[in-house]
Amino acid sequence: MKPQNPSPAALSISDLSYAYGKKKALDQVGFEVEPGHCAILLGPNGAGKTTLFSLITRLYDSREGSIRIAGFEVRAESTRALARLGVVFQQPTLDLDLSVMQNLRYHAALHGLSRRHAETRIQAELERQGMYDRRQEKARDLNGGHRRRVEIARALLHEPSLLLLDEPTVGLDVPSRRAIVDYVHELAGSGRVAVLWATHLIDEIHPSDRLVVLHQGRVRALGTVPEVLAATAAADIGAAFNQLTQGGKP
Ligand SMILES: Nc1ncnc2c1ncn2[C@@H]1O[C@H](COP(=O)(O)OP(=O)(O)OP(=O)(O)O)[C@@H](O)[C@H]1O
Repeated sequence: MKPQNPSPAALSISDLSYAYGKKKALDQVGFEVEPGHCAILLGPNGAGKTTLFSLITRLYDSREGSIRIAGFEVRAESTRALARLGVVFQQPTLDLDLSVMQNLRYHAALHGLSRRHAETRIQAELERQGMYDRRQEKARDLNGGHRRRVEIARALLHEPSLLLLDEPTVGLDVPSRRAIVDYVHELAGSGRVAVLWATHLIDEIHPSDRLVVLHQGRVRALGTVPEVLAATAAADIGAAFNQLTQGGKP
């Protein structure tokens, strides 16, 4: 028997298309991210990853297809859908002249958290990443990896169902990259939040991840790492990625 109220997918996308003028950037894209899963949106430059994120976050609008966050349709129920979403954009968005605390308080206020609740949430999220002792420092004085940690903490303050990260390790050194990759996987593994992580770097994939391979605006493969390997008969994920992203539109 089916459960009465199965929890909705953290993210559900169907038949989504988008074009810049005549240039089709997304073509009938569809996939789901279940609660507690970490999905890697893997695609080379120009695959459509940033366009997809812009549609999920409502920076862009498409009349073709549907996007649901925690069951809420982003066009029809945008306030409720966006309230369930946390985002780390590719370009850093901290105010460098404000302290870590001021950056986080401002964001918490935008999400309607009371001052007391905000302080509790800020402390919890900064402590998890070893950043609470740095809370009075200006964002400008933090290195790139630590700024990213603050952005991740900020994206989680309102306890979203879905965390989007658009190539969050670009420009970071190897230890900072590793810390962020491991932390975000730990977050998804703990069941606190579902993750959609856009990257073109295959070494950011963990064996337990779900893959969405995007190339030239179309989903070329979907599934767990073993499923994508089986579908492509490739020896490893690098070979599978090369096979799926070479050549033009089928
Ligand atoms: N503002 C725009 N006007 C016209 N074409 C665009 C625009 N933005 C993106 N494109 C095109 O749409 C396609 C998808 O681009 P998008 O930036 O979404 O890809 P991406 O996977 O995020 O790439 P990258 O990894 O380089 O950021 C590309 O062919 C790109 O050239």
